[in-house]
Amino acid sequence: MDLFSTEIDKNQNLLPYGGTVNYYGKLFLQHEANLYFEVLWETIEWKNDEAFIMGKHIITKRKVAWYGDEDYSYTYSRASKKALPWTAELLKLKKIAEEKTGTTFNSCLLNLYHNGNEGMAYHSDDEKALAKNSAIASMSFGAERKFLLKHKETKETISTFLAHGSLLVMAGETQTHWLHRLPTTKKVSKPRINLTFRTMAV
Ligand SMILES: O=C(O)CCC(=O)C(=O)O
Ligand SMILES: [Fe+2]
Repeated sequence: MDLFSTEIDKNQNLLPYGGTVNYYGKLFLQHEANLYFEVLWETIEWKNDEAFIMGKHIITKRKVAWYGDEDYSYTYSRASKKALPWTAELLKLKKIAEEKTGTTFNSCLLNLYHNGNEGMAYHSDDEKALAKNSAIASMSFGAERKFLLKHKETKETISTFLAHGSLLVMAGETQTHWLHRLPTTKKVSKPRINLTFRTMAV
């Protein structure tokens, strides 16, 4: 190991215990990543997300979309959604995520954050509909944003940045023991698109 190297080690676990998170860094050249951002921005059926939180109907500023192998329905916070059929670009990106991780995915949840005013609060992706302990591959395009993980018991926090065209993978027991969030920030004025490839239990 070269201690002085600033290269990203995708085999390094960012978590000290209770799960596995690997950051693969940038998978694409700048112009390729720019192109994916543009195509996703234009072709995805973006919709404002709805949820019921403490009995209140909430419509988020962040936009979302859900794609998959079948029209899985997915319910959280009492709002249910149906998966749309894959687009050509999503299939390409899914294949890349599968090759990198050595696993397969059957759906993808996409998020569009218009700027740093939009984020996502602490949660874990441990819905019953997801295959237990299946890996989640998170691809990012656009503005670089900070990503935080917090252990449910010890409250230990791990922080990293998700670059344009990068891949982060959460695997093993990560969703059981850790929460994650995308904090809002005044420093970011540009949009970011995030894709999380998942495995629904079928
Ligand atoms: O935007 C991100 O990086 C996080 C998205 C996320 O956690 C989710 O969709 O469950
Ligand atoms: Fe998540």
